[in-house]
Amino acid sequence: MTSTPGPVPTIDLALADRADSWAATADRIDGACRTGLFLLTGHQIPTEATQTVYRHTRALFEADPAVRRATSRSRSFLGYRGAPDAGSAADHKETFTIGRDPHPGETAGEFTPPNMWPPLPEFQQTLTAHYTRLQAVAIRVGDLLTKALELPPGFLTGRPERHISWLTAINYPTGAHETAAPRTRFGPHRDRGTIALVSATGPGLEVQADDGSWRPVPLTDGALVVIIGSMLAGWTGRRWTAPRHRVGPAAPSETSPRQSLVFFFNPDPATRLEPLPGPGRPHPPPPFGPALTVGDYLRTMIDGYRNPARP
Ligand SMILES: O=C(O)CCC(=O)C(=O)O
Ligand SMILES: [Fe+2]
Repeated sequence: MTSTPGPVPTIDLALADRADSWAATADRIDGACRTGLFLLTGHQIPTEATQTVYRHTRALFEADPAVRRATSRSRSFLGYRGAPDAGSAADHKETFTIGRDPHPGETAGEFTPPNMWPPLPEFQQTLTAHYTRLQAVAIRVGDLLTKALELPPGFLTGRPERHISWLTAINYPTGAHETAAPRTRFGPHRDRGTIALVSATGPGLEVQADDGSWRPVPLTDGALVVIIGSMLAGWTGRRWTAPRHRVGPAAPSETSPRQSLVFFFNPDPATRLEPLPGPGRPHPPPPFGPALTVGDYLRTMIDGYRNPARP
């Protein structure tokens, strides 16, 4: 179930948890998640920290191809994936993805393959630090969403040390790949996971309204965009929505590449996607239910990255 989005709602994380205003906040969060996308302020990630990450990812995207090949994700879904050849109909973007390392005593599993780091100064420390910052924000958002659904603490987020999240840096090149006709930079899709936290260096992100039109998501200073994914939407019995979104064509005035950082947050793979407890809740459609785990879902997602088909 979707409803036509009005202006994109904003949730202030610094104020969200206040007991005196919680009832109103829970309603706002629920309303925002029903359309599936909101801006998050008050997350306390300094703008300079994010800018530093962009400087390092820019260095990777501009590095000698041999540097990028060293982290090519042909062996894994982590690392670098290049833009398609000019003329291809696929999205003209390149990506670099990291995940978390296995904890001491935890065997490196299918969801925690080794990260691949380019030989660039301070790249690994910078990206790892940002992963840690975004993870902390994602856990707080996950806790808020759990509370807004009146679920027991941890129901949606599970054991924090077992979360499986990925941080993807995206570069949307300009110039060489531009053809006469402006083209969508990232085609229409729904995110498949739980929630994504997005920041970007420039405009372009758009969300689809019920009438099929595309609405720009405002780039408000320092705000993160929170996008609900299909896993969470299905788990809530579609009370919440995974919105279709895309990155539209670059404006002629945009002469430098657009970069974004997307943190895909997912709970413990052992978590069962069972119906949410409580009276009067919409029942999740099949295949959700005790037989489906977050891990099963992530496996399908990873196959989808290897072999993309847009929902
Ligand atoms: O680059 C962006 O702003 C959005 C990226 C996105 O939607 C995604 O990675 O799923
Ligand atoms: Fe997306």
